[in-house]
Amino acid sequence: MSVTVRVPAKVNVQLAVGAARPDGFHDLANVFLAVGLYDEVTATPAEELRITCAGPDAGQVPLDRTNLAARAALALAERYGREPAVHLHIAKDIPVAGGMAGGSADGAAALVACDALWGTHASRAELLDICAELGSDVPFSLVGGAALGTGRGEKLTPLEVGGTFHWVFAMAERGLSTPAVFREFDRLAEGRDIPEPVASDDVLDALAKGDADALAAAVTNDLQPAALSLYPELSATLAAGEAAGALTSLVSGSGPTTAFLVRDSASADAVAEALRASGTCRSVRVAAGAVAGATVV
Ligand SMILES: C[C@](O)(CO)[C@H](O)COP(=O)(O)OP(=O)(O)OC[C@H]1O[C@@H](n2ccc(N)nc2=O)[C@H](O)[C@@H]1O
Ligand SMILES: Nc1ncnc2c1ncn2[C@@H]1O[C@H](COP(=O)(O)OP(=O)(O)OP(=O)(O)O)[C@@H](O)[C@H]1O
Repeated sequence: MSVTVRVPAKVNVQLAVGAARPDGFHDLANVFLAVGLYDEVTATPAEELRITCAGPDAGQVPLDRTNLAARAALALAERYGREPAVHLHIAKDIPVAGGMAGGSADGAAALVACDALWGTHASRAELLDICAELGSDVPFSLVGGAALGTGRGEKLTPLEVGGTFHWVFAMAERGLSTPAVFREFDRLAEGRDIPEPVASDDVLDALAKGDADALAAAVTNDLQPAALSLYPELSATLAAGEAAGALTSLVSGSGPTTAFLVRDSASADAVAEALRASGTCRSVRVAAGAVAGATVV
């Protein structure tokens, strides 16, 4: 018997970042939108914990106990006093180190898969608790849809979404480390007063109305200058997508994946084609959101 869980990537339609906290994290107003690029995690009983991974970026995924899927299985097993005797296979389609929460997605998926396989029947609150221990983005991968994350991004409030948003994503040649991007944010912020991060009413209204033009006018990412400072070539990708007719362009989370909001799926195909032809990125994908979070299939 085995259990497979499908889990989406995310894009941040607002990422407001506060000053560094004493624990090294930053308070955020983080508006997440789950988009239809998916990993699948399959849990099968095994002698001992084992991780395998397949997909275009599989070579960059750690197969030891640092993998977020392994850490999720270990955390659940420990809580329920059982052996983490499970083989977790990750079918990976979310770009690695791309700012789309791929590792976080696998953590949430493994948790849901092991809970079903082992019949531990953890409550939603317990699962969210374990997710928050695993990483700031992991609770959102569990719930999906759209949500406002506060604290370090782990405290979630679900948000209303009034329509489908169409996106194009351009994958960069290399990855960016999330801690390195936050460190660059701190360096660029030195000597400046950093305001408290607050959710933008314009972003929340645009999401609730399903209004792509209004969302395009309202999106912001405070990590974008830091990501561009570490990876200046991303400016050319952003410009190529805008020139091709995207409503707006932004760096996804900590980057380096760039995200392009477009009006409809025909426009998505046209912008994707132009980005492929531009030679400014490694690959291009089209996806729409909001979609559901980690789900047993
Ligand atoms: C950039 C985002 O992807 C936006 O959704 C997230 O804030 C990052 O979430 P994540 O990858 O799950 O991050 P975590 O695994 O919790 O933390 C990795 C590192 O990122 C930095 N970090 C992360 C979240 C946060 N609110 N403040 C931070 O400063 C810290 O250096 C931390 O050690
Ligand atoms: N299941 C996993 N899939 C991918 N990377 C993983 C996984 N588990 C641990 N990692 C490690 O985490 C690093 C970041 O990978 P990930 O794909 O989660 O980045 P990301 O999408 O930028 O994350 P985020 O958007 O949450 O900041 C990788 O370089 C890898 O070493």
